[in-house]
Amino acid sequence: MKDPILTVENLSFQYPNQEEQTIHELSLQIERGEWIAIVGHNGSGKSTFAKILNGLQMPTSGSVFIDAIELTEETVWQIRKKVGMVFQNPDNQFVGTTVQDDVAFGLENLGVPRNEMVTRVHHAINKVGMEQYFDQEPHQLSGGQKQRVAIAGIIALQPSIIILDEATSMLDPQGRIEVINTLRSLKDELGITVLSITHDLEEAALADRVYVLNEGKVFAEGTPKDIFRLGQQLKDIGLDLPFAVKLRDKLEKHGIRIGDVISSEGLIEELWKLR
Ligand SMILES: Nc1ncnc2c1ncn2[C@@H]1O[C@H](COP(=O)(O)OP(=O)(O)OP(=O)(O)O)[C@@H](O)[C@H]1O
Repeated sequence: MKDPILTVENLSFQYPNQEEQTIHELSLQIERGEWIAIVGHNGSGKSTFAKILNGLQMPTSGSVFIDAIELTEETVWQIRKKVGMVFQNPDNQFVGTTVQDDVAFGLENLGVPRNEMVTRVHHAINKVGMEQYFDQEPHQLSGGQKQRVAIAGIIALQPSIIILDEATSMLDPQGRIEVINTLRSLKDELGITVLSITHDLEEAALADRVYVLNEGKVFAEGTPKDIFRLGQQLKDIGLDLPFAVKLRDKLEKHGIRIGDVISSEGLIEELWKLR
């Protein structure tokens, strides 16, 4: 059954100092509990779209509904409570002096009673696997751990949707894996809806569905497998295919057919079968 959490209808947006629209007639729909990746090369309008979803910019035309509430000047504060944002730079997101203070910060601002706040802070920190670091100071944490704390701060606020804007792009491979595994378990255990904005197709391969943006429009939409079948068309708009897909295509050119793999894990499995 359809249960849309985010509906975008014919959204257009133009910065006052730009001659062209940055977003043109964009429409999409995300169901509760889905993990969606939005991919596109630099300048395709991904960050602008994220800013609109959080009410930092208002649509020039068209509409955005989050949990059935339309984004307007009047509803912007209601909408912000429903949307949790994780940004690119882990160092710009820490506001507390310890992990627990940081996660509590947003709840304090909302005036959540102390008992409930303590419960929600513990629960959120456990959910991102940072319980051993409860009293740790931010500078003692790795980039991946900082992003997990940022995610805990958002879970504690119980939003309807978490939006990650290039949240793994400044992390080392270990940090990226940590953040992605955290998101996967939150989706599986709490049914959280995740919208991950990224230029990294390896990360998009893990999503349930992918929207490809190009020049502020939806260029393609589908499962990661559907999207990677576009091959050259993705390269033409500046996107790099995941390593597993590139190797699969090369093997196929040499007459070695393996299954429709899109991830490194899938590739390894298929290569084993060849032996
Ligand atoms: N504050 C702004 N004022 C005017 N133009 C802007 C502003 N922010 C972005 N733009 C323009 O909007 C277009 C899309 O930028 P946006 O940052 O949304 O794309 P992106 O896909 O997120 O790219 P990147 O990955 O480089 O951030 C670009 O042409 C950019 O120059």
